Amino acid sequence: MVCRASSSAPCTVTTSGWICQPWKSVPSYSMRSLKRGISTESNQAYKTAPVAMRIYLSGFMASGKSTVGPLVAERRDLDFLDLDDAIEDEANRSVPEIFAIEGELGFRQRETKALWATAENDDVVVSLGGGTIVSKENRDWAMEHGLVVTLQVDADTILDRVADEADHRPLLQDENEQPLARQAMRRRIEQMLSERRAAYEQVHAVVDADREPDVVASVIDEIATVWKHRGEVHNVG
Ligand SMILES: Nc1ncnc2c1ncn2[C@@H]1O[C@H](COP(=O)(O)OP(=O)(O)OP(=O)(O)O)[C@@H](O)[C@H]1O
Ligand SMILES: O=C(O)C1=C[C@@H](O)[C@@H](O)[C@H](O)C1
Ligand SMILES: [Mg+2]
Repeated sequence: MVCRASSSAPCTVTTSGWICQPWKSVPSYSMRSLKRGISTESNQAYKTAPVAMRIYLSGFMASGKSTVGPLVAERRDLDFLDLDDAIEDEANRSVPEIFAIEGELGFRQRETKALWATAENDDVVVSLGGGTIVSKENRDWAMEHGLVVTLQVDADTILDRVADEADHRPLLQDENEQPLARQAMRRRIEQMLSERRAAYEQVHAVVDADREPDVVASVIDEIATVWKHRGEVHNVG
């Protein structure tokens, strides 16, 4: 168990192996934006307002976001939304079709719009796409609107998990839209992981996701409880 928060940052490390981040990196106004229907800065309003619970699951392709998200939602009695599914529904096309027809840029624009739309629901677990929080703008937005947790897995685990599934992940395909061969796939995964690692780690918490989905969900549930409590303390203080 590692605590990566700087020594000056408040930090809670639980017994279940999650890594906490410097909570002070969340701007104080972020907590205000979590208040349902509150447009005033009155302290009294903060004390009585229900606290929103939006949980954003991030992490590399096949880290388990879509698998674990519904389990977290069930544990906390929250709605569930898969951002890739929402993008497909809105576009009426699959993710590979969007990449093929509109390019990655077109996909990223749709992704950002779909992310913003999640603010309409105060009580939701959102499984993000693997690249959603790579953009600093998306990452900052998500961190201001909810708890952002990265599911962390290594390249070997990713490789095993995507072995039969690369057909719906365009970034793991070759120029002919065929899944990369295993060695080329491994190189692509390692390269993308190294490019994205910093972004995946600059969130509220990073969880070891190379465990049973239900175990990963229970750790995230625990993090959400601590986070919610901190929000209340912050706002009544
Ligand atoms: N904790 C886990 N243990 C074992 N297998 C898992 C685990 N989590 C997910 N998987 C498997 O890995 C594959 C990818 O999982 P999933 O689709 O949930 O990943 P994802 O993070 O949503 O990926 P993407 O970013 O591409 O949407 C699936 O076959 C799923 O069953
Ligand atoms: O890692 C990524 O950039 C992606 C992951 C998937 O979830 C999809 O959002 C899409 O294939 C892009
Ligand atoms: Mg997914």
